[in-house]
Amino acid sequence: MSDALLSLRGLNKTFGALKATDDVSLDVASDEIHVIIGPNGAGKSTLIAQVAGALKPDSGSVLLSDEDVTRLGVPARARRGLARTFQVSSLIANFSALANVSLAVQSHQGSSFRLWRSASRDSRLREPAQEALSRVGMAATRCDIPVDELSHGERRQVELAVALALQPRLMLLDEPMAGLGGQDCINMTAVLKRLRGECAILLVEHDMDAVFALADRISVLVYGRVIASGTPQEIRASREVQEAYLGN
Ligand SMILES: Nc1ncnc2c1ncn2[C@@H]1O[C@H](COP(=O)(O)OP(=O)(O)OP(=O)(O)O)[C@@H](O)[C@H]1O
Repeated sequence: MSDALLSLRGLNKTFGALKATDDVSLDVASDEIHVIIGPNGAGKSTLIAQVAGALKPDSGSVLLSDEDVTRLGVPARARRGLARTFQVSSLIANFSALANVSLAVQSHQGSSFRLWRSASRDSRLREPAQEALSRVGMAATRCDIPVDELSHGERRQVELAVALALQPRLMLLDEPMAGLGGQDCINMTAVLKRLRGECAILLVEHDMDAVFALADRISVLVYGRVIASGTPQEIRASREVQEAYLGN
């Protein structure tokens, strides 16, 4: 038995001649925020997709609590406690924040499809949805507004609430700060900080203020390879990381 909730062992993925994931091994503990950084095209999203089950590695394995889930798809991994947010919004645009999150609660509870239309009116779905929205700092007065009328920052909060409504053991967040302005970034960082310890978080992020404010551990990916993995202090001090990435 290992202490890791998630273990990646020797993952490889190629697209034609391009090695997008090159022998990647890393562990994420059940209470840690593990951040993956690296230049554009380094293979961060490709790696997240393999953890989520959306992309199959050519070789190597993905272990969740020591169970080999490499050959399982997205729904089977979601049932084991894996939730993912995307760089591009995955919300239903003309549904309210509350309806979007209520649907996530419904899918987690496995209740019947017939309830779908009235998900946000059913208190068994609405109350946990409201709680998830309040945990991400969403103003109560904004929860009934269609998400396409919300600000970009608010939509990011709703996406996080959707993930939280699934009561995940591990959240995969692909660039949660993307497109956020200064204050929204600070708010999102504070929300994610409050989630530390409740579930493991594997996070891809370019915003270095957020990365160093949040990370328990950082792995640096360059050309698909992990060139360094360690505490924020170790990563800051690494000459190889400075040369390959942070120095830029
Ligand atoms: N489905 C695909 N088919 C072919 N090539 C792909 C595919 N998906 C990704 N790639 C390539 O794999 C490499 C890694 O892409 P990926 O999106 O994982 O990088 P990234 O580190 O997430 O980049 P960014 O920071 O810009 O989001 C890139 O060269 C990309 O063009």
